[in-house]
Amino acid sequence: MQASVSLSTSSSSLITARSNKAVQCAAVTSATTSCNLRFCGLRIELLHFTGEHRRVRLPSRRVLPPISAALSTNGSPPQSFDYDLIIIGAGVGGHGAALHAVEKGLKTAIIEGDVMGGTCVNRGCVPSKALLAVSGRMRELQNEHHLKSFGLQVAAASYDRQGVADHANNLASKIRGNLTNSLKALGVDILTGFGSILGPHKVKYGKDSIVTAKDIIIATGSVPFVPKGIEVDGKTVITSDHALKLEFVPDWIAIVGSGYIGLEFSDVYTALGSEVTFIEALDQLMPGFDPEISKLAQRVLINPRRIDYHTGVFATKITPAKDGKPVTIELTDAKTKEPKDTLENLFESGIASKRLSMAVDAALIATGRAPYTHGLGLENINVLTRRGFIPVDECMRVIDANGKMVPHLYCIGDANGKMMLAHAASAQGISVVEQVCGRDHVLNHLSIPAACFTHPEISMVGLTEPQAREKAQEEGFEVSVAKTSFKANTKALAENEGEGLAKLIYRPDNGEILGVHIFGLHAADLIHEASNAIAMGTSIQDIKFAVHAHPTLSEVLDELYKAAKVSCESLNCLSNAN
Ligand SMILES: Cc1cc2nc3c(=O)[nH]c(=O)nc-3n(C[C@H](O)[C@H](O)[C@H](O)COP(=O)(O)OP(=O)(O)OC[C@H]3O[C@@H](n4cnc5c(N)ncnc54)[C@H](O)[C@@H]3O)c2cc1C
Ligand SMILES: NC(=O)c1ccc[n+]([C@@H]2O[C@H](COP(=O)([O-])OP(=O)(O)OC[C@H]3O[C@@H](n4cnc5c(N)ncnc54)[C@H](O)[C@@H]3O)[C@@H](O)[C@H]2O)c1
Repeated sequence: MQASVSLSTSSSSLITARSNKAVQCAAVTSATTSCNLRFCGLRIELLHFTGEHRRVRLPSRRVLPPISAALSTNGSPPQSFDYDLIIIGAGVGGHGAALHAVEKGLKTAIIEGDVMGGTCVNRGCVPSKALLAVSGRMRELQNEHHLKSFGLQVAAASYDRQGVADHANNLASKIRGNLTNSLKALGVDILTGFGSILGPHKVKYGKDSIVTAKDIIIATGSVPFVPKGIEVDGKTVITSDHALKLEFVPDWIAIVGSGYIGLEFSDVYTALGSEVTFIEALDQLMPGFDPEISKLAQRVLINPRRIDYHTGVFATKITPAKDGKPVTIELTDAKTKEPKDTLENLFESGIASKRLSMAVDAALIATGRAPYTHGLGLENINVLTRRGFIPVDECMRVIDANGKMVPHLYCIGDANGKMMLAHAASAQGISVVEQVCGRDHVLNHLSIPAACFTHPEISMVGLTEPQAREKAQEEGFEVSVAKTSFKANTKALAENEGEGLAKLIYRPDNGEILGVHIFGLHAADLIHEASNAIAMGTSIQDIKFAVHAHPTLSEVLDELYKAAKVSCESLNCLSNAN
């Protein structure tokens, strides 16, 4: 459903306002033309005809003639390039961009300096979800009470550490192979070596190979961020890169940071028998999530498990275990910046008396990720990073030190820091290819879902309640919240998994969905109905008539939409209000 108003402002431009959030502009060949404008809450499409205007649908790469730039940046005559598109970095972002580029008929190369697949495939999503698949089963098999409620009896569950590690490693190899083969099969040239930008359109890779392309995408990702003072030895003080190999399962592990990585690993380690101590700089655990969801998650994922925690403290110094001495962790009060104590002393002094005789066997540093943008030759194109991240605009176009857009250069994924998620990187890549092909496209980051794959899972899309209330205050509208419990859902109860909550944050005046947060069984799969609704600009009064199969977990969302009270019942009041 789209209310679309078009008006011609002059012979050279056409403005279209529509209800759809994913704004798509027409092709614009001028590098300096703005791709999207938003003002007065309207989504505005600007079809700007500066000189040559084309809606590019390139032929398949077999029949492509040499590519020529519309105008080179120094005004010199058009030149030809080796490729239409070069992508630096073959992680999920680069892969997503490359697949879409070949589909669009672009002659494409991808440069990879390490292993194909990047973080997600080799050191992130893929192996971590393999470990979490194991932890989910272990948890279930160890839960006598849960099994008994089904009338099941299972002998004590145990695991083979190497077998678990192999499962994660084998899965990563398999997905890496699939990813590489998919690129090869579609005709993407894989160039091996570290890539750096020599100047506009020009990239060096490996020792001294040089290639040129009309457009370049930087997709170089990120690496674990380790705060100053923390010494990582890869054995007893580790990052997720090491932890995913599961070389040992410590009796007691301190996890520094209670974000996604910390939380997922706490699920894995406690299922495999470790005790966990969280060290979190902010005042509450899981500070990135909606506070109500964090609270419930703490009640279910933290309190009943062998986990304790210290919040409001930084781990400022961590020394690996050595010569029979345990790992020591120095804590600093996050507010006063005063040294607080060492974890060891806390236990010796009896503050954490239950641990008096225990030593920390290991520490996992899960304090965020740092962009991997070093050595990219950004100085050759006058680009300065911000805390290592490459500055980009809404369309992922790189911004130089003077605040100007660098023509034909884009940055996607973790390296731009907009949203450090695999599917966000890939979606940004697809969005950039759309632009390169002349269809201007803006990705609505508020419609991108996220999930934490604990047992049960946490998922979310859009704003948290505090963020929504802040926005409402600034923009002068009301916010309402609707909630449903998994306890009322037949499928969840059949699975004996009634512990769960879904929360909808919305505008009661027009039915706009501002955010949805779910804690419960298969929350990661359930969120997509909400994220698609946000992406499509679907209002609550629209979606509440959608029919859900019974009995399914998705009825939790059905209930949620039906519980919302929207004053405007007409289906198009969302587009009218916007
Ligand atoms: C433990 C863990 C679990 C995660 N789980 C999830 C999850 O469940 N879901 C999710 O959505 N996200 C998850 N993430 C985040 C996700 O992995 C990242 O957001 C995603 O990998 C980013 O993709 P990218 O393409 O931007 O970068 P990367 O995947 O980091 O890929 C960048 C690639 O570029 C290469 N490269 C870098 N510099 C150069 C250069 N100069 N020349 C050539 N090549 C270069 C690198 O070698 C790498 O292969 C997880 C991350 C971690 C660490
Ligand atoms: N399921 C998923 O989608 C998934 C899984 C893992 C990782 N990731 C991605 O990887 C990225 C990194 O994850 P992460 O968990 O490392 O980062 P995060 O930003 O999610 O959490 C880091 C936590 O560490 C705390 N912290 C920072 N420095 C500290 C210090 N010195 N002492 C104590 N606490 C400190 C922060 O307050 C924060 O709570 C995230 O951006 C996430 O998007 C996603």
